[in-house]
Amino acid sequence: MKVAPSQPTLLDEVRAAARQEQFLEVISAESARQRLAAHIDTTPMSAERVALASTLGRVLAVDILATVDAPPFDRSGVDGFAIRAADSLGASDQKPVRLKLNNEVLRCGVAPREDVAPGTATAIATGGVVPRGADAVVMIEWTELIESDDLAIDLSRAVNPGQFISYAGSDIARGETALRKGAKIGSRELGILAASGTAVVDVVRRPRVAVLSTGDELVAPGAPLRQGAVYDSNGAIVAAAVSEAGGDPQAFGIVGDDENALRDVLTTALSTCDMVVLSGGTSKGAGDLSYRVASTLGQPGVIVHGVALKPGKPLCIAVVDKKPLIILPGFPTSAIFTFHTFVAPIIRARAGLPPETAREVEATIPVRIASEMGREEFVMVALTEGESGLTAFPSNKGSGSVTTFSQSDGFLTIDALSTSLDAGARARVRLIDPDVRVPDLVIAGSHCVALDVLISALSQQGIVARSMAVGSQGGVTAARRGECDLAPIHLIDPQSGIYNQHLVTPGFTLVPGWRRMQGVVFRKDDPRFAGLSASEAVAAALADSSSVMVNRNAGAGTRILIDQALNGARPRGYGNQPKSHNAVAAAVAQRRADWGVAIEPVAQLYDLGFAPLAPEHYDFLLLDARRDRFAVRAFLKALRDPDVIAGIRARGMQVANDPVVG
Ligand SMILES: Nc1nc2c(c(=O)[nH]1)N[C@H]1C(S)=C(S)[C@@H](COP(=O)(O)OP(=O)(O)OC[C@H]3O[C@@H](n4cnc5c(N)ncnc54)[C@H](O)[C@@H]3O)O[C@H]1N2
Ligand code: MOO
Repeated sequence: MKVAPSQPTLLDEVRAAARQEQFLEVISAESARQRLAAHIDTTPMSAERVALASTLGRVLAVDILATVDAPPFDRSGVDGFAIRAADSLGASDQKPVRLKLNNEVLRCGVAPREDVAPGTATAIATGGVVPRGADAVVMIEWTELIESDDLAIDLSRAVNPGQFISYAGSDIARGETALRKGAKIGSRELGILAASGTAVVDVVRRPRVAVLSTGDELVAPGAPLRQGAVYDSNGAIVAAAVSEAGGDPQAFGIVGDDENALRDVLTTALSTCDMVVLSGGTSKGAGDLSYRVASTLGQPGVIVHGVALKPGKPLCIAVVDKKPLIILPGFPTSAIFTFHTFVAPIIRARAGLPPETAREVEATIPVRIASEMGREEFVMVALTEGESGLTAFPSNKGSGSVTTFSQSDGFLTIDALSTSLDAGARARVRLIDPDVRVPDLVIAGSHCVALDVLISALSQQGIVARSMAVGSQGGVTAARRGECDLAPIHLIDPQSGIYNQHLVTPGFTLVPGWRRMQGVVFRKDDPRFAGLSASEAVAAALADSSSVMVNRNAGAGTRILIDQALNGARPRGYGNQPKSHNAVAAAVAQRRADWGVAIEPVAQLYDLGFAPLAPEHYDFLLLDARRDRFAVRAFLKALRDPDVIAGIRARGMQVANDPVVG
């Protein structure tokens, strides 16, 4: 008889959900690498034979010896006549030499029949086979055709032997090593292989790498996102990174938090692939699911669980019969970082590629960066170039961020024993892409959707602008330190009620941007607020003890507005202080709050009701010293461009001369 499993109690669930640190032991990244290397094979995979056209990006498994010469024969480099150089001796415009033409024309692909005897010449095309007897070719421009009974030419230049002849094997000689084992085949290498007559090539088999993501909350891109769910981004980024490292990714999709299902998938993955990479559930107290399953699949099992790295601490490495099974942390930045640190080097080695060459630059750190003691910390940074060299702005949005990696140029390292890196310190930045292009224009301050219209307009002119969302106050600081060209800000002077003017100091100009209408946001179907003005809506909220607000962070212009409207009141939810208009709108739309203050375009994006309060001025603080830079000039010009203005309006902003409500 089957016994029905008993339902877990709330206490069971809380116990399971509570994360408990269950790491084997937290070891250094270097020790983790050494342990892994001791258990697996890091030599290149065996060879496989592939048709030439399919070899792009592959790695040669053998040296390629040329089996034919290139060119395969002595070849003419010009259209003209094959001659004996000795016959041209003394030829000039005044005293041309007459040569009788032989009875053939050597177009490309035609095998010569006649010798070039002294005093004769044979017509030859570029690429034609130089005939027996000839030792030079003269250009047609140096000759004149003499059309008598016997065809002849008058040659007006003397040439040396070898003139315009490419000798057989001068490009590739038969027997020579045309390409070496380990070479990555690009278009140029493909050309060499084709020229040496190679139709099939022995290349290193790409290691098959199973990629899967774990978590009940994951949804494949394209499917609707239910409440509490997130899209599986690790699956896509890890699979692509496997390809970039020379591997052959095998997508195993998403597996829920189900031990049996995960064991089945991992067993299949291990039997069909050379390596398995999954993400998520490494530090889950809810049972340490992936870790526990990984330790039951074979020998030696889990060899590393926990590394003294940030991001990346929960990394788990198992080995089953020499095949690595790597569990990356679920957080996207942690996942991709640990992938590049631990997994990519193995894939490259097995794919026959050399270790990646690291490029580093030195840069100044503009702000103090705090670091956790005991973990070697990698800080993602975006580079900008100023008067005093490169500056590296921390671009970290936390390990949970998906965008951090793509919006960064590189990373710097803070060693495990340091607790911070001070503002003004110099640091070595390891570049993610060695061909990184430092932006032409640096914008640091508050971000706005309409700013993208300007950045796109510049990008169409080939100007790379980088906008760093450091908040209005962060923008003012960056501008004063000369770390950006422009700082978009919207800060109200509480005394005068005027926006931004109070921040203009000598050496700076305020460039007018646009206005964003701020107002009270609420769900459209909420009868408590529908149809009310902003002040009526705030009064209604204060009068209703069941309503919950969502506030804004101290220092935000919107917060000043909220505090003015509340006039000292502290309604429920006042302590919830997210940092963006979007977070306020999401809280209201998802019913975690009933009202808050946000800008109108954002209210529209979340389909919320909106009662206008006051326009917020979004202007640009410009460093006068940078005004004449071409990118700054292009920015100022774009700001006046009618198409750009139309685009800014289309994003719900009001530009100068627009009627302003409220
Ligand atoms: N009390 C503690 N909490 C946490 C600790 C800790 O030591 N004590 N470690 C933190 C660190 S550090 C990291 S990193 C994360 C790692 O957590 P897991 O590896 O167990 O990953 P999950 O819990 O499954 O997911 C974390 C996070 O990432 C999202 N996720 C997961 N998979 C994907 C995917 N394929 N695509 C996109 N996003 C994904 C998931 O929804 C969660 O939001 O734990 C900290 N907590
Ligand atoms: O290691 Mo976690 O990866 O710090 O975010």
